Amino acid sequence: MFYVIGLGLSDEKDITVKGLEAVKRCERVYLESYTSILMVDKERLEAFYEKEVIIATREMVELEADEILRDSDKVDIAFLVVGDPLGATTHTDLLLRARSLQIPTQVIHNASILTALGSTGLQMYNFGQTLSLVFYTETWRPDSWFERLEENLRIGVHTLVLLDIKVREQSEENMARGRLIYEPPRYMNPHQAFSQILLTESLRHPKDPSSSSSDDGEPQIEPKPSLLPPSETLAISLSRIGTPTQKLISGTLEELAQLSEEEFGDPLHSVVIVGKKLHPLEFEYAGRFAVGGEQGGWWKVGKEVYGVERETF
Ligand SMILES: C[S@@+](CC[C@H](N)C(=O)[O-])C[C@H]1O[C@@H](n2cnc3c(N)ncnc32)[C@H](O)[C@@H]1O
Repeated sequence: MFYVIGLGLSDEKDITVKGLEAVKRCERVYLESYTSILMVDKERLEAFYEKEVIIATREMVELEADEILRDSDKVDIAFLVVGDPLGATTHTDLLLRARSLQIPTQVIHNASILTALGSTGLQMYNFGQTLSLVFYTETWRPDSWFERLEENLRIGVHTLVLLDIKVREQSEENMARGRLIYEPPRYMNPHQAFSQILLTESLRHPKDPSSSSSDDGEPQIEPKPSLLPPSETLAISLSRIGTPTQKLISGTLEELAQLSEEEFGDPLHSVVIVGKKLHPLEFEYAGRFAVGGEQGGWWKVGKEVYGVERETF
């Protein structure tokens, strides 16, 4: 049997009983190591499972899938994935490949960032399309996510933004010289995410429209108003959700963009942009972790721009 097993979000003990029983039976155990991370290292997992754990890099999964699947028609093999194995991560290709080889497969689910985002107090069924934000560079700023964010904002739903993870990255020089030397892993911090979001918003909706106007006598097209004005848009940062150091911070985009990397702390992080269909219960719950407390922009903008009244208990 080829098992694809979710590990949950925090440490070695978040695996389900069913998942652990399967791992104990397995001859080889792979840990997918490039789409998410646990808060503990491989040695902690090995001690808990009493088994060797083989790190599966992206190259291994993409180029050596047959080696991962080897013999799984005769013995049990496990492929471990942080979070839920089919949540915001696509390992369906591996499952399809196994099935094409007549290998029996079983998926054992677990908690995912897609469900744990309920800890914001926002209702899962009020979310729209999920987005991924990649690290911008001086010359590469892919921003097609902005249109999907605007689609969500237009219909008033919330948006989960997943933040880039870079592991086994090579510097340009090492790549050019063919040296297999990798840079330390990088995980995007909400500080960088908010500044990238504000940068793209300001490029798409310049404050001074004359800066983008032409003087060729052509009639000017009135620029569309921004759906994401930083001082009037609510957002939430989600750090290390499901772990003992979990931290959430809510506020306006402008307020959150002013916080330092250290305020958010260690990875992993995600960000939520709050849609206008904000329910009073959602407003009240997420306000518990508002930057600036009762005087923070969360409450003012919620009331004046989102038109939500506070829920009293
Ligand atoms: C590609 S998704 C993988 C999701 C995983 N399979 C799951 O089901 O949770 C990885 C991204 O989810 C977000 N993420 C995962 N775990 C998180 C956590 N505990 N707290 C905050 N964000 C998290 C981060 O933005 C990270 O870059």
